[in-house]
Amino acid sequence: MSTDEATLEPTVLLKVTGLYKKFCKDLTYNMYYGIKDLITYFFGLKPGYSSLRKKEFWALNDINFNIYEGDIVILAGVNGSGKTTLTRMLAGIYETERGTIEYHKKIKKIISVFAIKSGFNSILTGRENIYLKAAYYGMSRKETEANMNFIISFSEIAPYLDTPIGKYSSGMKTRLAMAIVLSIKSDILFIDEGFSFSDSKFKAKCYAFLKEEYYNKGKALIIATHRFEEINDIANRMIVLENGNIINTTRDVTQGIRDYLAN
Ligand SMILES: Nc1ncnc2c1ncn2[C@@H]1O[C@H](COP(=O)(O)OP(=O)(O)OP(=O)(O)O)[C@@H](O)[C@H]1O
Repeated sequence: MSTDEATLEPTVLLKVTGLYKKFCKDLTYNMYYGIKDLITYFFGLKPGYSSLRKKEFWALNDINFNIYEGDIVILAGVNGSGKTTLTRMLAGIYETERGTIEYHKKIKKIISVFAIKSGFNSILTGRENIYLKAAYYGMSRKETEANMNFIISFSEIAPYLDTPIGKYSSGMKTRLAMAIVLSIKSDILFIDEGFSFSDSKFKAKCYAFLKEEYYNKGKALIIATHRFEEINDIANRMIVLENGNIINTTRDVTQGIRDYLAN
């Protein structure tokens, strides 16, 4: 391969190697293992993560994949297949016990969105909630103020900005929440079953923005969803999970969705 060809390789933003996560199905056993593991840590040892104990199961079982610049990934799988667990591990919410998750050094900000409309306080106004929600995503007051015009104009809720959010319709809350998320310049954005759009014009605006921000600018967006028709137009990759295993990964998203729905 010539040097020119080599430079055409897209940069790996995220490399996942041999990732496992186990959970326990039984609360009593779970508490017992928790105490046992704590004692093990106390004596400076690490609990063994390579085998399953009674009532445990692999929620993620030897997961390996790369995320490249410009990837817009649908993370698919039936209920309980491991999408949320994987998203939480990638976002650093769950500790990595076995396997590695490596981010490229240019990755400075990662945002993970779980239940996009949660976290609003219904007695506070839209404007106050912008500060609240932005703080949840790690934004300072100054950064939020710098993004305020964008949030107001993107969400198109200016006339209601000083109205308590409890008076907003569900769609208005989605608009505001989405505008806050989109105002934050992250290098990788994870969305777990985030939103359902009732307004197709606003949906098209959001997807156009996501494509511009994450595909055209060489960042990455990973969306765990069951609503393929919503994201199909902008996604360029699909990863399918089943019982904690990756059973398909493809760049032919249309065919990937067809195969997924047929099986
Ligand atoms: N904290 C936990 N303790 C025990 N088991 C858990 C825990 N979190 C998830 N699980 C189990 O791990 C498996 C994977 O769950 P996960 O939430 O990742 O699935 P999912 O693909 O996101 O499902 P859905 O489409 O319903 O959101 C399921 O069997 C679930 O019951």
